Amino acid sequence: MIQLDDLGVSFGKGTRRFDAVRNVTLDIAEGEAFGLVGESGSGKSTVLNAIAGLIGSYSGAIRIDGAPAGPQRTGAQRRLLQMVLQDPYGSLHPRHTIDKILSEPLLIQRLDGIERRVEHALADVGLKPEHRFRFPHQLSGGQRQRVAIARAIILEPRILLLDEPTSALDVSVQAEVLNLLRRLRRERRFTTVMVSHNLAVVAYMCDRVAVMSRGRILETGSSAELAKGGFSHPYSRQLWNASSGYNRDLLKELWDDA
Ligand SMILES: Nc1ncnc2c1ncn2[C@@H]1O[C@H](COP(=O)(O)OP(=O)(O)OP(=O)(O)O)[C@@H](O)[C@H]1O
Repeated sequence: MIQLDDLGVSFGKGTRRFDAVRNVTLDIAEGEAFGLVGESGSGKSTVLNAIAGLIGSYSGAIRIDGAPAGPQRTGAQRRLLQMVLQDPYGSLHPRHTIDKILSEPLLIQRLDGIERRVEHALADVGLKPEHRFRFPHQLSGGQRQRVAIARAIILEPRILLLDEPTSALDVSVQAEVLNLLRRLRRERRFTTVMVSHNLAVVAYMCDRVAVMSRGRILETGSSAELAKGGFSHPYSRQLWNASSGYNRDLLKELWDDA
């Protein structure tokens, strides 16, 4: 269970200080898929980073399973929570092979059976054994994002944080990677919190959605409500309508693929 209680995050000092996140209160249940949607700069990634323990100074409370979260988390607690970012190229070491990229977190956590775990993780995300000794630049964008997902799940986390995990990919590749994430979630039953500006992606991937604007949550509801146009705030409807053409294309790809 992830609980945010009146979370606030500010950046800058003095007259340059501004509130990136204000009064965010949320309960995300064990096993739930939760989505945060909003335009660029609305504060979605800051909320995700705060849950990940990457924000040193905040007001309010962040609890995971009742325990305070933040930079003071232990290594074991950090292992339970993994993150996948938008740009797999930036987050994968360019001079490390895929084998090294996947082995490293296991070595840091002093886990045994590294060979077997790497093999399983590659197969789980649909990569072939021959990809194992390549470098990131020798893979396609979709394959690189599969490596980033493998690196996150290899530690068997209970919570997966996804920050725009497919927005750097072509539409057809997005569909493949989103379906992969859905399958993994079904099989492994982890809790996911996903950030996206794309309402189609969030409606497809998540059980429940919060719409953010200027650092605040405007409203929260189920994805089914969102897809039916059931959100009441004009800003939510505007977001939905603005991307509906793109949504239709992406949703078609997704359902064709599922
Ligand atoms: N480390 C930081 N220092 C200063 N300002 C920051 C920092 N991180 C985020 N911000 C600012 O906080 C605001 C919210 O940023 P955030 O990344 O959370 O938005 P977002 O909704 O995820 O946007 P995007 O979709 O573009 O990533 C923005 O105005 C951003 O410039």
